[in-house]
Amino acid sequence: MTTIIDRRTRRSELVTTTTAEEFSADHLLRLLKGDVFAVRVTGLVDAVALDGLRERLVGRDDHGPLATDPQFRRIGQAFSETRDGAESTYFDHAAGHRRDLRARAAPYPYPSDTVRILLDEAWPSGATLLSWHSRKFFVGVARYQQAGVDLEPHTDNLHRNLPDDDLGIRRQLSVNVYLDVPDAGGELEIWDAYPSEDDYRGLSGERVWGIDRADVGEPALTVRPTIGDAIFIDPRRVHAVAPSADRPRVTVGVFIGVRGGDEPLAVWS
Ligand SMILES: O=C(O)CCC(=O)C(=O)O
Ligand SMILES: [Fe+2]
Repeated sequence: MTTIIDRRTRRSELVTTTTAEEFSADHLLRLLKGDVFAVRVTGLVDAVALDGLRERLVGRDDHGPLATDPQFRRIGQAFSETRDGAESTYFDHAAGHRRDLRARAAPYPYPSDTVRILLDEAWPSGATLLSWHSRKFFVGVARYQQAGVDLEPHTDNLHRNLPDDDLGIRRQLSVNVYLDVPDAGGELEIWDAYPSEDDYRGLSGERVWGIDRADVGEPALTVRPTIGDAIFIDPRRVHAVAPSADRPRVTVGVFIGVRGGDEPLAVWS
């Protein structure tokens, strides 16, 4: 009995909830230190914008397959999809994807723009769009996780796609804005595991991507997102999204690179 209570107490302490007005650099620092596993910003998208964005972005079927795994659907392109020197296509399309998603959202602000302003104002030296050899990244991938599709335990690491970069990104955070969340399933799951790249490769084994659920046991934290919220995590900690039991889960995702406390954050997808 005591064990159960202890574990519950600990779980609720692993997520901290705030508002866009109260959000500060300290929330990101707590994530980076591992004091919390998730920071939830309630109502990042206000009710009027949320209705408009849901009308425009939820229920679409003009999304394309993720190059690395076609069961995952998205609008825009994730840099993690680029393989073997194909970066140039990604950069060629980056500005077009940013414009396209803004146009779909208009007259409401596209959620990754809202996130960029939040970060710029919260972090002492601001936040800018990541660039590589003067080429600007895309940011704000719209993900449609179809019913039954399991986003299995994994970590995310920019350096997997840019192994010998000079971007100075030392840590990575991830934030998702939730536009639709299924009635059953679709929980964000986070494990108390922070594998090195070598250990992650070992855990992944022969798989193309991710870790078998059977190999990681129970998550330390399970969060059910609410539409209109943004949830920040450290994606180099093992995390997953439980399959939706009913309808697609629709999110806008942003990665955040941290170079140091006195340097600007950098965002991309
Ligand atoms: O959609 C989510 O809740 C998390 C998705 C994810 O894997 C990430 O943001 O790195
Ligand atoms: Fe992830």
